[in-house]
Amino acid sequence: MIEFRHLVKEYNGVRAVDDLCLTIGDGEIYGLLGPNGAGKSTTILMLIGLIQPTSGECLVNGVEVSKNPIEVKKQIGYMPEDVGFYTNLDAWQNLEYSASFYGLSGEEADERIEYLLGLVGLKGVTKKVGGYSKGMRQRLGVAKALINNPSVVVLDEPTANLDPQGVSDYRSILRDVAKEGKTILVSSHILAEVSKVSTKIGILQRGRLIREGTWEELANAIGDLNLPEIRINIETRSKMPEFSHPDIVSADYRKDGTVAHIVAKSDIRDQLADVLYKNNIAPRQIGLDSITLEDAILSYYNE
Ligand SMILES: Nc1ncnc2c1ncn2[C@@H]1O[C@H](COP(=O)(O)OP(=O)(O)OP(=O)(O)O)[C@@H](O)[C@H]1O
Repeated sequence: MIEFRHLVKEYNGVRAVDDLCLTIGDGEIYGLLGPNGAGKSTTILMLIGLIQPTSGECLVNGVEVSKNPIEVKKQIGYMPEDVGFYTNLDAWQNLEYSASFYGLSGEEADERIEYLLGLVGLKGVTKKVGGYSKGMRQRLGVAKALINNPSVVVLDEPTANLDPQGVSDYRSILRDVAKEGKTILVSSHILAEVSKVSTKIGILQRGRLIREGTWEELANAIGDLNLPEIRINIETRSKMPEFSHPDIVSADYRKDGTVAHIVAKSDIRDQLADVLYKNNIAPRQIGLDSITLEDAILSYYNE
């Protein structure tokens, strides 16, 4: 379990993390989402004991990090954005080396490495890590973060630059890790990366947690918001006139004029339909584009 209690970090009087209160339970995959500079890395660095909070506390399984850094480090597996490996060694040798830092050797280390390489799909891969793809490196990074069988796993921007297959592999690995009851904190500035795998999402902006909830809770909250713009799609069998209405922000027409994508400040579908009928054009479809949750959540950033 991870707890942040009124966590604050100031740099030269400026708050990078501002009164963060958050609890992440066992078996949870928590997605910490926020644009660049929101304070994600600063939060993570305080959690893993690399920097000291200005005030407030981070606790791992009830133990305060800044007062017991060594004890806490044993319970945390951390994967930074750019994981370092010995490129002239293979996956097994790299993990063997990491295991030695935790006093793991012999049969115990072999068993753990064998298990982890299976978990991340690198069992039997003998080539040197220097020849790995980005996705393979990330998978090995997860294995490295798990070498000491930590109860808390922290992954900083884990899917940056991964191809879709890599992202999908990584998500299924995370789900398997969470099934073991571990607490997982994933930071990202890309919603799609955290939304599909997280049991809960927190949105950080300028150091403050501005929203928190499950994917569904965030979606419901967004449903109540007045979205700034709506998107209307119109299809007709024949060329339609170009619409003019004060609420139209932009309008794109397909070359033959039978399809229009309109962004407007209000729902003006009725008025647009009137224009079509007056011109004797029967619309095949006048529909609202569903605003994706990603669009809506990102609009929070601009609040
Ligand atoms: N060592 C430092 N000294 C001064 N200011 C810092 C330091 N580290 C971070 N900051 C500032 O704190 C704020 C939060 O930065 P942080 O790196 O935690 O954000 P982030 O959400 O992780 O962003 P990114 O995704 O770009 O890493 C930023 O305004 C940043 O400029």
